[in-house]
Amino acid sequence: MAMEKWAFNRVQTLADSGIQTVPPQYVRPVEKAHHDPNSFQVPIIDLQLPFSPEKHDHIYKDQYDSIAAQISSAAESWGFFQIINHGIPDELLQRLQTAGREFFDLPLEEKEPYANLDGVTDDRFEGYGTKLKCTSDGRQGWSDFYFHMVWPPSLIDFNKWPKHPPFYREVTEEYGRQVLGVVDKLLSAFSINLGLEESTVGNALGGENLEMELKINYYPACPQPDMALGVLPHTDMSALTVLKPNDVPGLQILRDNEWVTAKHVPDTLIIHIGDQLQTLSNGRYKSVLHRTLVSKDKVRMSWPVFCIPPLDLVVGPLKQLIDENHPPLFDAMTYREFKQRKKTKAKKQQSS
Ligand SMILES: O=C(O)CCC(=O)C(=O)O
Ligand SMILES: [Fe+2]
Repeated sequence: MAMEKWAFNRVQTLADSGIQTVPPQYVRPVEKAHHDPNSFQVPIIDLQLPFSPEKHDHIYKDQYDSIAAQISSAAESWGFFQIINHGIPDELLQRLQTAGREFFDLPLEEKEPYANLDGVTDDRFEGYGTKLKCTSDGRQGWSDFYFHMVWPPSLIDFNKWPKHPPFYREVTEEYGRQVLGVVDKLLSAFSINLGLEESTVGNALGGENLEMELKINYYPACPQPDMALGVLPHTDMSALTVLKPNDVPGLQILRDNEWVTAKHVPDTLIIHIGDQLQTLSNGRYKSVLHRTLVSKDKVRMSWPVFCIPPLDLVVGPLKQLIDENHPPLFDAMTYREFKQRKKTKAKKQQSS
């Protein structure tokens, strides 16, 4: 029966079955004890002040420069920071989370029609799913997900968005628009700090054709949380990722060779530098290695928005940053090729 075919593919189904031990494919390698989550504070940057330097007078210019410098320094030393006063209304963030949660709370047979087949090498990977065989030895993360485009409108296929709850579309479209505003500000700040025209980094990512994909991660409660991981260690292929987690901590980044947990700070959005920005900045900004922990009795969820260049745009180190003393550290290639290479590399690691 179809139900049975689905039944063990979803981590949520496995968790709901009441198992008390984690099956072997979810067990992570033994490692040192974790850092105390309370001792780790990710840089928090306040975006309250007016942002575009040319639109404001000198008073704002100084404040702008100071915020832009904070953003850049966090991107250089951490590859990771949080922003407050980002301008996205709290009510919208709450509704976004309610919408995602209501979808995942649906019975399996209402979610499976949106399934995306794992392993399909489509250019665009949209729908409901579970990542299978993440590592060479077939290890898996304790999570299910939903993926779909949120920008630009011309690339959105609403048939691939959840139709339940009914307010999902309105809330998520609005969230996409608002995230784009925040991303514009951040990309301008990176340009200025690299000593370039405000629009340079944004243009190098496609300008008006910059794309955004939303992922919803669903990490069920896990009977043996210390043995599993939600998502396994990775860097994001995006240029920039804007992430809203629910209030269950779990995101970790690798810093000085140690996995450290980001303390949950309400009302912030988390920003990750991804591989494309690392390439564009010729390594000045760091694409940060990260992973997630799971909880014994709480569902963790997160909503990353991946900002990516169009598939056929060539991304390489910005030529303004290259000279005799600063040779290019990364190859230029289309985003499509970058994705294929990264996947092939992961597969080779699987088979070796
Ligand atoms: O859930 C999180 O906090 C991070 C998720 C993540 O890294 C990803 O989906 O790429
Ligand atoms: Fe990630």
